[in-house]
Amino acid sequence: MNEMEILDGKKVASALDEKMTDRVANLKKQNITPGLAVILVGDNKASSIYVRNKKRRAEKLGINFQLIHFDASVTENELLEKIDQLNHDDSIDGFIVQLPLPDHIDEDKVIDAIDSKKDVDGFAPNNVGSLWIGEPHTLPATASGILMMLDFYNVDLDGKNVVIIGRSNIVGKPVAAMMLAKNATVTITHSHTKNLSEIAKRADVLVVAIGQAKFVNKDFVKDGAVVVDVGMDHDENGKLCGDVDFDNVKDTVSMISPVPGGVGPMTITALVDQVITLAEGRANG
Ligand SMILES: Nc1nc2c(c(=O)[nH]1)N[C@@H](CN(C=O)c1ccc(C(=O)N[C@@H](CCC(=O)O)C(=O)O)cc1)CN2
Repeated sequence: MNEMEILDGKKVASALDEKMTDRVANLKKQNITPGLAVILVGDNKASSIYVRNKKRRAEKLGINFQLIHFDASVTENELLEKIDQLNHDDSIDGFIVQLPLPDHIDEDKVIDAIDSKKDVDGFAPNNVGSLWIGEPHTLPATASGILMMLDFYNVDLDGKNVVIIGRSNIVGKPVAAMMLAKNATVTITHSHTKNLSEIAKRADVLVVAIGQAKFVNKDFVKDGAVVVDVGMDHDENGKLCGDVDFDNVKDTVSMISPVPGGVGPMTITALVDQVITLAEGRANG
């Protein structure tokens, strides 16, 4: 049996908070306060909680936080107008539109309208392209948070076999690009992949982001593998769980991120880190 280590996102987040607080203090000495805005549309309960957590975290670090909260009935044009204002607001280093959006709003159009220089979600096509050519400007927060967490635990990706289950623009694809840049050998798998468990079982590092509760069990996991669970699902009792059956794989893995308390807290860390980096860019002209 392996000695298993938990990839503790809360612990990493609070360790990194110290450094970020210092960076903000340095900026303030130069009369620069990092600014983050979040556009929230409607009253989706989970989104409201995530935005509240972003606000708390940003303010704790000394970042100026602006919440723009629209009713669910906001028109696409009203939203685009607000985005245009934020694109031109010099006090805002970066902003995001909290997803999901109501059905009557075209998500792609909204993301396209965000100035890629201020796109701290890293979702704008320019930023996606820059990431894939190895010259990233901003990075999707969840993917970036995963790499920050692996780095904290000294997981070296160079030459490792990484298998990613899930090909979303928010997680699977950016994680692949970022791990490729760290010289990993990356395989992206998805719902049409044949012999999925066989491929997953070759992974030194397995990243699971498919949105199906407890989908991955020990048939998918090589002995000693590092498993990163990006799922946010609910089990048969309505309890929050991940895409990985934690209890089933815990004696097989060398490291695993739990849900909750793994990747989730790192998402906000990566977002605020990126806002501070943009403000540092502003300070350096
Ligand atoms: N514009 C964006 N919208 C959304 C993103 C995003 O990165 N950009 N990601 C998700 C939501 N999200 C941040 O926005 C997020 C999700 C989960 C967590 C988190 O800390 N999860 C906890 C569990 C929380 C719970 O108990 O419900 C954990 O895993 O420990 C943070 C941020 C969709 N929208």
